[in-house]
Amino acid sequence: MVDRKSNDCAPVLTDPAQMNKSGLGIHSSLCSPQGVVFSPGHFLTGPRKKTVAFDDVRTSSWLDAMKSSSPTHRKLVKDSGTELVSTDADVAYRNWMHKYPSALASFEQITNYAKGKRLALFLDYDGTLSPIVDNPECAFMSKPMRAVVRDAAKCFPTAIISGRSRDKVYEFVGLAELHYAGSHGMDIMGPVRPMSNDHPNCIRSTDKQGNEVNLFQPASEFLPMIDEVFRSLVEITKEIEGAKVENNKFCVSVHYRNVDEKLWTTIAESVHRILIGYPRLRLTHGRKVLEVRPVLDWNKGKAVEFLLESLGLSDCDEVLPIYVGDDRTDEDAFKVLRERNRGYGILVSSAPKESHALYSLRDPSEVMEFLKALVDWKKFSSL
Ligand SMILES: O=P(O)(O)OC[C@H]1O[C@H](O[C@H]2O[C@H](CO)[C@@H](O)[C@H](O)[C@H]2O)[C@H](O)[C@@H](O)[C@@H]1O
Repeated sequence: MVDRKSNDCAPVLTDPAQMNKSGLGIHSSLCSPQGVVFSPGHFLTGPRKKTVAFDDVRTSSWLDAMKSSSPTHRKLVKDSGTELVSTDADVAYRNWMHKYPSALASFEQITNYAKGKRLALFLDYDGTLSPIVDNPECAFMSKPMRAVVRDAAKCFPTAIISGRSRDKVYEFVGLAELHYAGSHGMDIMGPVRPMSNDHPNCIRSTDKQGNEVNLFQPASEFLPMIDEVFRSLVEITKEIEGAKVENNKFCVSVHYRNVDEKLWTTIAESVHRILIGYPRLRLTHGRKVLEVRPVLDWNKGKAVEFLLESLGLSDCDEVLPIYVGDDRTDEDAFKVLRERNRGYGILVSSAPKESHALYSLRDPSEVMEFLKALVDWKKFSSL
């Protein structure tokens, strides 16, 4: 499972103790920017697995990625207390929707194709089922959203695939009817089923209700390393006001949403400084977040394939997987569905962006509307 191209001489670490139970290291003190100098020749993996040099941190590419890491909200023009939406942004969004049509407007087309097939639903959490908020600890799902997700899970096999730790996302969603994959798919709890030999890290376990389940944790050997890196990242960013470090079990998030933009270089340099010592870890960009994760040939796309197999739905033309997500990490899942020509990726975005998805939804409220429509369609079509 481990990408053998990576450097295997990482230190062996021993203390898996967690820094705090919530998984968040939160800092609020003032920052003193550090003039960190990196030695040339070190490389890390950046967005979309592009390899970038450390020098880039101090030049433009890292900062550009950080600045563009969350959809630019449509420009609002204030006019005597009334908010007018900028026309340019609207036109750009409408043009973009020719390429990524609304899944609501295309609902009939989607359900026509779904007729006679078994639908399987894969849902991202942050930005898809819950709106993006400043404090990651407060990304609650609304009651109506929970109700519709529960209804959807009664009609279709449904799984949540999140960058959060599996426990955290379960705590937010709180529905036993679903399957959960945390840490960007590196921690999957699925139904008991004999799996192919490609999954040596798949073991039998029990869920919170005491039911027997399959537990797949392909990055388990990285746990002590991730814990150590989490502690180092908390320490190195503790002077940066607004920075938050979140322990997502098999990966770590360094949030900069609440950090003054002038200090983003400091954040990037601090993270790089720590990662120099961990060649088996890589970095990707999320929505105002730097994500540290193992160099492993595993992602949300592979998690979708794994879950389809666990659900007994792989290699079957009569199955239509639908994946709804808003983040760069969801692109791996969109890509799997698009390349295999076997399902629909739906990108949640209120701003134009390139994607491997086929359809779009503007925000979590449209996701709720779409899920509701699917439930109604299912109920009506089985009458
Ligand atoms: O795969 P996801 O379920 O979308 O998780 C991706 C990351 O989501 C969370 O961060 C994002 O949402 C926060 C709450 O709205 C927001 O404050 C933050 O800026 C976003 O990046 C989560 O905290 C991360 O750990 C996940 O990796």
